[in-house]
Amino acid sequence: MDIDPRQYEDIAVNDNDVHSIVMSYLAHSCFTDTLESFTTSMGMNQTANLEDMEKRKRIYHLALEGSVLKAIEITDQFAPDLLEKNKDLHFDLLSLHFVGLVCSRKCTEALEFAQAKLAPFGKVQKYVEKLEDFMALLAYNEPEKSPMFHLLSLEYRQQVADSLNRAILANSNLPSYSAVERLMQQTTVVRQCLSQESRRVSSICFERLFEELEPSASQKRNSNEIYRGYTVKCALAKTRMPPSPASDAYIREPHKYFDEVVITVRAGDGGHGAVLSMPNQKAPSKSQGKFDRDKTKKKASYKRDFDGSIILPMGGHGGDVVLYADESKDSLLEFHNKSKHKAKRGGNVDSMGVLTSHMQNGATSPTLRIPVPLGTVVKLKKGKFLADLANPGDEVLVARGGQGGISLLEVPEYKRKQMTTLTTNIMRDATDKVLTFGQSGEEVSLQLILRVVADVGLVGLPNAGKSTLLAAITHARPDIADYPFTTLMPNLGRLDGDPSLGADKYSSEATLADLPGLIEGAHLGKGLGRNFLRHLRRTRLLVHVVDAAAEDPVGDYRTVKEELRMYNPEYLDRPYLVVLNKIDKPEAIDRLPTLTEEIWKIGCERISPKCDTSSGDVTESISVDESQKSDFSNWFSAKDQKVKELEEYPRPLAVVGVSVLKRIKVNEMLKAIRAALREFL
Ligand SMILES: Nc1nc2c(ncn2[C@@H]2O[C@H](COP(=O)(O)OP(=O)(O)OP(=O)(O)O)[C@@H](O)[C@H]2O)c(=O)[nH]1
Ligand SMILES: [Mg+2]
Repeated sequence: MDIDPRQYEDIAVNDNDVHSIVMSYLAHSCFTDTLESFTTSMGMNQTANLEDMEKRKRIYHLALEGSVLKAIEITDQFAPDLLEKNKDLHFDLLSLHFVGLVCSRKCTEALEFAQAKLAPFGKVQKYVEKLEDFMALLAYNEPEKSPMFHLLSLEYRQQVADSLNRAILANSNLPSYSAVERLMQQTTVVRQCLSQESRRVSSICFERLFEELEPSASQKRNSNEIYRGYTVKCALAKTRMPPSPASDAYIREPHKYFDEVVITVRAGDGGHGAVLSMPNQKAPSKSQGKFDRDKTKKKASYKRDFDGSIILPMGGHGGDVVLYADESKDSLLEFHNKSKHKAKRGGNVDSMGVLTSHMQNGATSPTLRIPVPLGTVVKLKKGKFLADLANPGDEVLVARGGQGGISLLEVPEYKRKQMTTLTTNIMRDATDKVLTFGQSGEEVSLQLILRVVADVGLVGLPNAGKSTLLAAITHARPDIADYPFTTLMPNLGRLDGDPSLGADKYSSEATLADLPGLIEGAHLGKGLGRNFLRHLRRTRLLVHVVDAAAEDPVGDYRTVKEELRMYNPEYLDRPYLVVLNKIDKPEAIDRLPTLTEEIWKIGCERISPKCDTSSGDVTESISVDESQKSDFSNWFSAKDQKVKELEEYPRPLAVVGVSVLKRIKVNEMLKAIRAALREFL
């Protein structure tokens, strides 16, 4: 949305501010000489540290020109700990060096470097996918022509060098973006807000821009010299700030959010104990009659421990938080709407301050039980794996409720000697303080990652007929349409057992997952990207669905296999079938025999079918981290480091021609699927 220029043409701009903006840009980009000439010619004071700027310039150029290790070395001298604290940047720099080695065709050296320096990053999930992309470069004779070519580009190197420059600036308490960049970023945000919320009022301040120009500028705020006139207010209609852009993204694009979320859970605090006094604490007066003294004694029928000490009431335990696998849930979307969950606190000891014989402990709060879909992997946000809730009824305690506080007894002076062992339920905290307050419940941030639980994964290009196939053989009713990417999230369907086999073999029932279509370059984020391929991890059998009436069915089949290999080469070792679909179309049925033969040729003999499935993350029930390790370690553990050609992976168990829409040969296809399930499930 364009704003009428008349709105801002009358706003006066101070020359000094313009000069400051230029200086900030020159200093940020390390144009030392120009900066010196500029300040001299403008008669301004030169405040930037030119020596530091020279060092930054050197580091930037070293990173850009490929001497990354040297850049790291100088950075470590200039800003010790910077890379230690900034792992992402450290990883990017090391990867840049790796890419340099690959480009110089020093593959062995690159591999050794990766093993020594990059492999340790493979323990953390966010680096795993990046590592896969970097490692995949080794598979190409001409990495410049590989789908990961962008990692070799000047733009990528520039991006990393820029990040390094920004990190060094931030480390020196200087703005990491120049004023011009900030101005442009803010203008972009303003424009976005205006176009999104054109009927609302946006009030967006540019003040911070000038705070960043000069660190001391904020001190001048009171004098109002610089700031006046720079608060841009865009008033259009009603007064309300626009919602954060991410707030409803999960509704607009659920497929990007349904399988991953970060939530915070807080267990309940413990209820408080009480400070109690004994009834009739005063020493019995001699004037008190015998009858009164007996009455006092009778009242004292308190609960006592085995050693005779009085058991004082305790505050109730705060509610724990438990996550459990619930079959009725199919996505994590609802957690994007409500990401904070809190259990109730324990009840306090209900007291009027005086100990009585019928006092109760505070009420214990119930455990907050949060249902999540089957197949949810639970991790601490910091990375530690907690549980894989893969089976119905699986659950994990993620936050413990606080212990209730104990009660204390105020003991009258004259009784203190008699009651040295007052109670047995006194607790002390770490500092040896006696607690009457309940302890706080634990609070944790959790990352939930859904990996659907399915035995069979349907893969193929968009429009191949995967959803139609699922609908044809299960009760699932996925959306089916004649345009690509109809399926955005996995659909699950249950394949019944085969009754004709008799009771003992009825076990061939299975869950099928229909995945979104894959396209060439999916691993680079094309189409729907490739993240959904994580949903194949638990499958034991893959079914490749190929449109046999397409222009190049064999090419399509290879494309899908390549993308699977890019994601995880182990997927190609898994047993699989190929379904040549749409044979009701004449162009498909005519070439069915040739197609079958050509597809059959792509692959080698499966050596030991059962052994194949037991490797890698098929058996992933233990932990995500382990499975991720197995993805990555594939690159290193194999004796033969050469990435295999598609022909070197096992060929399909069967290739069947079928029309799932017209139900031609569907039974033959089912037979093949069931036979494979019997063998591999
Ligand atoms: N002629 C014919 N058309 C079919 C057959 N199977 C599926 N189709 C059609 O192909 C189109 C795509 O089918 P889908 O099942 O949505 O394909 P998909 O592979 O799930 O596609 P995405 O969800 O986009 O990945 C639809 O118009 C179907 O009716 C078949 O056996 N024969
Ligand atoms: Mg579909």
